[in-house]
Amino acid sequence: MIEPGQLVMLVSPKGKRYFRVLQTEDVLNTNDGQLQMQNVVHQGYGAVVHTHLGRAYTVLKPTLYDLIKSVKRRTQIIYPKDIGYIIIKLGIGPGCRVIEAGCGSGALTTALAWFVGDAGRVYSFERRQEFASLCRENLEKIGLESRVQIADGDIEQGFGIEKADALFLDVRTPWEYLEHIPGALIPGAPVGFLLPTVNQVSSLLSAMQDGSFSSVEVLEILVRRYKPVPERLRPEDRMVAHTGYLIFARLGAPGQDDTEPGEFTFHQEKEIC
Ligand SMILES: C[S@@+](CC[C@H](N)C(=O)[O-])C[C@H]1O[C@@H](n2cnc3c(N)ncnc32)[C@H](O)[C@@H]1O
Repeated sequence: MIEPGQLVMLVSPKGKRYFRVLQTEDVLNTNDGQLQMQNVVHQGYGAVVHTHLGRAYTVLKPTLYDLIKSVKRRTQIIYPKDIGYIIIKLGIGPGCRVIEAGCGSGALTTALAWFVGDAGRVYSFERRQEFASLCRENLEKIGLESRVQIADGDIEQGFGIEKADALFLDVRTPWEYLEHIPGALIPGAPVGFLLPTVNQVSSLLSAMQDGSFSSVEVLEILVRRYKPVPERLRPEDRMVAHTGYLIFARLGAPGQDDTEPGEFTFHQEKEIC
């Protein structure tokens, strides 16, 4: 038995995934025929339910990874491997107020909304109306839209928000908007950026040398998948070699280090990952 209102993932015989916020009276129209949600409610997670044409669908509780993979995309999205680290570095959790731009298709927005919970808030900015609408649709499909406030607008005018807990920018020229960050966040808040090329990272680092940021970190995350064959365990032939560079820092945080303005503290701590 699954409580109505819960999000379920229905997997077709060919692996196609459908996401639904369960309503007992609903009917899902698929290429394999109609699925009565009433059956899904009664059968529960892990069960197999059948369409009126007799095709078997598996009922699963979706993970955040499933949701991000299913985001309908018309922009480049941030990958789960990067999102995981972003969430940890920005300290996103229940009750957080977090700012992001641009929301694009909404992959990162989905994760932020998932983690801030009902008590938190995601303030997403997107200058292209069609992407703002797409992001909204993607969130509505999985029932997370009430946690996100999407502004169809350019961040060149600032964020219009005060005392947020964290900020992430996934825009081409983030250095143009740094001046708006201090007024939008609590002192010492964590901030992050994703950029695809080293040239952009250099431009951002140069702009960050005004003393407003500390504890700057630049990294990239590589995931190497293995073929899960016990007797011939070896890496996949191909891998995603590059998605983007991640840049993290703390806003201001005076007194945390003895860094001269224009010079960053690079932590020499033993690596833990
Ligand atoms: C790569 S996409 C973001 C993808 C998104 N983070 C995700 O995970 O799905 C970059 C987006 O930033 C938007 N953008 C770029 N500059 C902007 C600005 N100054 N203000 C608001 N949005 C901006 C673009 O329109 C684009 O949709």
